[in-house]
Amino acid sequence: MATQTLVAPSRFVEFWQLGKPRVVSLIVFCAAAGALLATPQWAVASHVAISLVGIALVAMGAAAVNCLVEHKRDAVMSRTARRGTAKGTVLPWEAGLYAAALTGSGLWLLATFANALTMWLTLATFFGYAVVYTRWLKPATPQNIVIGGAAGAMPPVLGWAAVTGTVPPEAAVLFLLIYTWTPPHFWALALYRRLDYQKAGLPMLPVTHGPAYTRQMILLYALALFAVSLLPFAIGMSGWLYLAIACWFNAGFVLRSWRLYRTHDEQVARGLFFYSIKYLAFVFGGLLVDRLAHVIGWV
Ligand code: HEM
Ligand SMILES: CC(C)=CCC/C(C)=C/CC/C(C)=C/COP(=O)(O)OP(=O)(O)O
Repeated sequence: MATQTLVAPSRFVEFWQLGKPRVVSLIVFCAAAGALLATPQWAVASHVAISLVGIALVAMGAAAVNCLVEHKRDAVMSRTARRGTAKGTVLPWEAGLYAAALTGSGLWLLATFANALTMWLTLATFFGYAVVYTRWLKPATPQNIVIGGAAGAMPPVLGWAAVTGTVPPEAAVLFLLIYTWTPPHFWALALYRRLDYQKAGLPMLPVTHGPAYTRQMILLYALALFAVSLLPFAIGMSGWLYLAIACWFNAGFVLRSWRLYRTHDEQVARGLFFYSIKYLAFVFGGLLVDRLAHVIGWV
């Protein structure tokens, strides 16, 4: 048996994991992109940094509430069974207190150092994910992540609002990018974790409509995502450098979705899930590199 399965994680690690730090790190990166794209020049670094800390704390608080609400379902699924809340090593009141402390301090930072609009939008995002998605939509409908994806798509809007106090159409385009990306991101994982979701009684698309229909939907969303990813260039938010990066990663996304559509293979689904994470990081990174190239007068 591998050594790591014998060693119990420390309490610190258990609490840290409840905040889903890897997911939140990409959320914060997308929020940073929103903040840095919000003004023609880079915004003041300390202001951006403190706003991002606020957003990160609330996102981790929302994730901890998700683990608390779902501790029974998490205990049934192999992917989530090791969470402290699922094993019972983190008690419900401890998780609740931890989530309240993270969320409260994050909202306080945003209200004090960013602005009221950002604080309220972040609170609405928290509510959208921790309550509307987790408590109501997830156990109720296979469209759970299509509707609930609106919460996950908010980070660039929050970053933008933190810097300017407004939410212009450019921020809405960044929202749309993550919103269209979320279904193929999640359904790819749900395809190779289908039995887990079935066991937990969750109506995810591969469980309710089967893998073939899910693969078809993934391909359609991948094509829609390609179109949406061209919007930043089309509305003059970015230049050719972004366009080239976006086209490259979208080609990869559509190609992998096509391969998945043609072959029912769990390894291909797994590959697409991990590619989706790389895709989002590089497309948002592409927007930043493109802006940097303009700011320093390189293009
Ligand atoms: C409602 C929307 C979303 C759903 C249902 C969803 C679902 C999932 C699930 C089930 C996992 C596996 C987590 C694990 O194994 O611990 C995952 C992983 C991940 N998600 Fe999402 N996701 C959503 C939105 C997002 C957003 C908005 C981002 C970032 C902007 C994101 C970034 C990631 C990353 C980086 C991982 C990999 C985590 C790791 O390596 O441990 N997701 N997602
Ligand atoms: C305030 C703010 C910016 C909040 C962001 C909201 C947020 C944390 C979105 C991430 C979405 C996410 C972790 C989905 C995981 O799906 P799941 O919860 O169904 O996955 P699980 O089965 O692993 O619990």
